[in-house]
Amino acid sequence: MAEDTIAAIATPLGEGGIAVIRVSGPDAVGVVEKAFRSKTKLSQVESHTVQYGHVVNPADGERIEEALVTVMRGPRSYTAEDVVEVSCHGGIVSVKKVLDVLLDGGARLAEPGEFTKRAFLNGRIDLTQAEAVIDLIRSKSDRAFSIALKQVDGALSRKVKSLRHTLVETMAHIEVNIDYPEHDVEELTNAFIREKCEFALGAIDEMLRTAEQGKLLREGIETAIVGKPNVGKSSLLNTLAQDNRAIVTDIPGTTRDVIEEYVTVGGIPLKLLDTAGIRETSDVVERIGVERSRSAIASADLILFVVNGNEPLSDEEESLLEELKDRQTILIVNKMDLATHIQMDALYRRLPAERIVRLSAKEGEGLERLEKAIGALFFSGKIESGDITYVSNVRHIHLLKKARASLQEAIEGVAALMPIDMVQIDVRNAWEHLGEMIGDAVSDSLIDQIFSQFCLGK
Ligand SMILES: Nc1nc2c(c(=O)[nH]1)N(C=O)[C@@H](CNc1ccc(C(=O)N[C@@H](CCC(=O)O)C(=O)O)cc1)CN2
Ligand SMILES: Nc1nc2c(ncn2[C@@H]2O[C@H](COP(=O)(O)OP(=O)(O)OP(=O)(O)O)[C@@H](O)[C@H]2O)c(=O)[nH]1
Ligand SMILES: [Mg+2]
Repeated sequence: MAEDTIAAIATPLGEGGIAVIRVSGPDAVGVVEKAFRSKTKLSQVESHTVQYGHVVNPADGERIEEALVTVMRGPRSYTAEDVVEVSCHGGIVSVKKVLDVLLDGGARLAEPGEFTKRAFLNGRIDLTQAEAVIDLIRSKSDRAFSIALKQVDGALSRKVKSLRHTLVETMAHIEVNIDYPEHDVEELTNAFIREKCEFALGAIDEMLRTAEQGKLLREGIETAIVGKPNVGKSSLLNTLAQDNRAIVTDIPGTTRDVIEEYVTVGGIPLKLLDTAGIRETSDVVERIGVERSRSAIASADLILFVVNGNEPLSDEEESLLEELKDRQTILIVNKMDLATHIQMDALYRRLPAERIVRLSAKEGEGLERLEKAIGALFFSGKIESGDITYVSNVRHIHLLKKARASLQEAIEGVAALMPIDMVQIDVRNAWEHLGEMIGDAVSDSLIDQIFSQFCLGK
């Protein structure tokens, strides 16, 4: 347990209805009590109760703020230490004054993430849960949020712990064999190790399979809307965002720069990039825009190639289609509310039907077909929900791959009848890599690095 008591403003700085200052540590109650006047002294109140009162300057009793104070005694608290929260009126001056009086009273200003770090160091949560707290704060879609919430709740930890348990059993079995080496036991042991390692390997493979999807669901699929001018790219962005985010006019070359917007289409988060219409142009500004469209295409996970169904495909569009058809591209035949003058059958010969979507961005028609097409392209038609635990953190993916490689070596070692203590080393390595995921025996510098990504007061 930490010896000092920390304090920080836990809510965003600026004007707001209420602001919260959080204090944690062995002297949390004492520090706040010195500067708080209420009917019942804080040291006498029951845990998890709220008191009304005033924050005062302890030197002269002068009132600084009206506040509500919550006392949560450790170990049943966010940090597992005594935690006291002061809710005051949400203004910059008020919050600063209250924090100052608490710092004068013996608290130290917390570092970013220090509350959550203490929850980890005190064993209330493990590293995957702490990391999920950052994901929770940063999530930009419902889906990303619920993945993170599940991880905060310990779903991933439980999986990793159960795999480690399997490996510990395996190591125990090997240990017995090293101590009492008899031939018949050895054969049995080999079969046992093999089975356990293969089981663990399969489970890791399954977790890694969710990794790519997890990343997309968490960060959003980077989606470039491209096409020649005036086909309705900005209209599509606006329709999907349900907002007039981008300027729409009937003048070709309206959009000059890349416009970004986060949207959710059928539960899938997209980071949409509306781009300048691609064409040869002598306008300097527009030409830079076209270059940016090109680089958006290069880095996108998904390309929505928009054409106008009301006119035939131009030569430029023909060649763009050729260029994009081997990428993750969906061809959007827009303006279906108007007469069709594009050659649909020619398009169907060039792209599979599930990658061609007819819609009207203006009328908002056909959007559910786009949802389906995106779902099919990225999640084989179904986004798994419910039971599945998505692994989406690069640190976790890296460690799972290392654990996988060690298990592979153990299995090969068994097959090659390697000395059993050599196999033991591989199994132990796998166990250690998995341990690093949940924060068993990780270095202080890694811990500092992880928690420094947090906001102040978290
Ligand atoms: N005011 C306030 N709101 C908040 C938080 C907070 O710290 N303060 N949280 C923080 O980010 C989140 C809630 N997270 C929390 C997680 C665990 C505990 C806690 O006290 N856990 C105890 C169990 C308490 C009980 O069961 O009664 C424990 O695990 O022992 C508190 C908050 C979101 N809202
Ligand atoms: N009838 C019809 N008109 C549309 C549709 N979508 C867009 N438009 C019209 O087409 C014109 C161009 O739309 P924009 O969304 O600005 O096209 P853009 O592709 O972003 O054009 P640039 O930014 O110039 O590259 C506007 O007049 C829109 O109202 C549609 O589905 N049906
Ligand atoms: Mg536009």
